[in-house]
Amino acid sequence: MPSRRALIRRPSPRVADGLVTHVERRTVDPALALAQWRAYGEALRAHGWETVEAEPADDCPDGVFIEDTVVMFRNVALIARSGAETRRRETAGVEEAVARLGCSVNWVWEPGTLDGGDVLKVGDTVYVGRGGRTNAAGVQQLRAAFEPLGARVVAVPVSRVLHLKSAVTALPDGTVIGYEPLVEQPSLFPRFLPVPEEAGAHVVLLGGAKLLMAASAPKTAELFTDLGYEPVQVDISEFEKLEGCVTCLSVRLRDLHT
Ligand SMILES: NC(=O)NCCC[C@H](N)C(=O)O
Repeated sequence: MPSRRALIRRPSPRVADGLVTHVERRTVDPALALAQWRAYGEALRAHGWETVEAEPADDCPDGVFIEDTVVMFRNVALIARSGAETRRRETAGVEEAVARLGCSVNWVWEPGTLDGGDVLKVGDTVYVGRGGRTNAAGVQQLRAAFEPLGARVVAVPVSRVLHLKSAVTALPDGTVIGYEPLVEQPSLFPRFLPVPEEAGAHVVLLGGAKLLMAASAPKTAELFTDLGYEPVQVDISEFEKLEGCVTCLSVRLRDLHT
């Protein structure tokens, strides 16, 4: 069976102080956040993913959103440099974790900024959101890191949401899904399917027809079921208050050649 690992990081006790940019701040319950994070990990494990915990970063309120710290393409890990200065310290334990898993490690350097949440891979196409967290130098550095490995990097403007993947992700057949009011140019994607809820735009592909998604998007779950998929729903309300979604709580590493 091909290896399927997911890197995760437990929420900081200071998770309630996480950044908010496009939403009103609401009170986050740290104990509930921890319980939801545990259930998220359980859901991954229940569907055949081995979870690997990166060193906790208790002094980083947003550390649980580990997706933003690193982008994987084949065996290469590109360590991000967040557009939010306060999040840059989160990368330390992640560098170590991916190196231990046998990845070769590259870095985004100043003046580049890039958040992993801005990177959506669909086969060998790597969409990158140019927005509040990822700048032009970050896009160039992503191209330089991954195009020699066979990636085709496509830059997409992002201004209505925090990250590209706050607006769009993709189904197993490569169809890009998104909540239309938040997607600037759906025509940039060869196949685009609108979903009826903002939180429905985020899926993690668990393998086969299984899609991990937020419990807060029941109409979209129905749509996916109707299309022959199997939604696996998790409650991530505390992370949603901080503009997080299902994708940002893990980094999936498939078939590493170790
Ligand atoms: N990839 C993601 O969607 N990350 C969510 C990050 C949320 C965090 N509060 C932030 O503003 O950076």
